[in-house]
Amino acid sequence: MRMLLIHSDYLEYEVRDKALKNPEPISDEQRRGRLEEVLAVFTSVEKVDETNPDEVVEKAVAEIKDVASQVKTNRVFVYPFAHLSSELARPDVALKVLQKVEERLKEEGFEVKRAPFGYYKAFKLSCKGHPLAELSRTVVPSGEVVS
Ligand SMILES: NCC(=O)N[C@H]1[C@@H](O)[C@H](n2cnc3c(N)ncnc32)O[C@@H]1CO
Repeated sequence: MRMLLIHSDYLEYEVRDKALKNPEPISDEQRRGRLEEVLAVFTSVEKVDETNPDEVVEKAVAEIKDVASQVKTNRVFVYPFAHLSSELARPDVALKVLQKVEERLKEEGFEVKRAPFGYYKAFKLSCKGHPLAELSRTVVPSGEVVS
């Protein structure tokens, strides 16, 4: 899993067209979303993650918690983003991984939104620009190598 973490004044999105034949079913309310003072986590779930999705969820949550504590925010925006890797996991696996990351972050006490999966989306982002505002992290199941 590859993550681009952007500490932001805000992130907002609006769903546009389907990007998959069967995108995640969403309510009208989920067609738009916005969070302020947020750690935006743009995430590509990778083929290698399919060998142990549960483990890669825990590793990703640990990394997000670490960065969130460094930038002093309790809000996280999980954003599916298929552009950080050339070896993507199947959509059904990727969606489950991202849903689990959202669930685990909430269990850890974070305020979390997750952008809808399988759509093209317009988005606006205001990066704060401090030294820790733009970070990337890669996590893989144990025993796997980062390509
Ligand atoms: N910017 C728009 C977009 O990325 N749309 C992506 C994601 O929402 C989602 N998606 C599919 N596979 C994956 C994956 N392995 N990891 C993350 N998201 C995925 O499906 C869309 C088409 O690839």
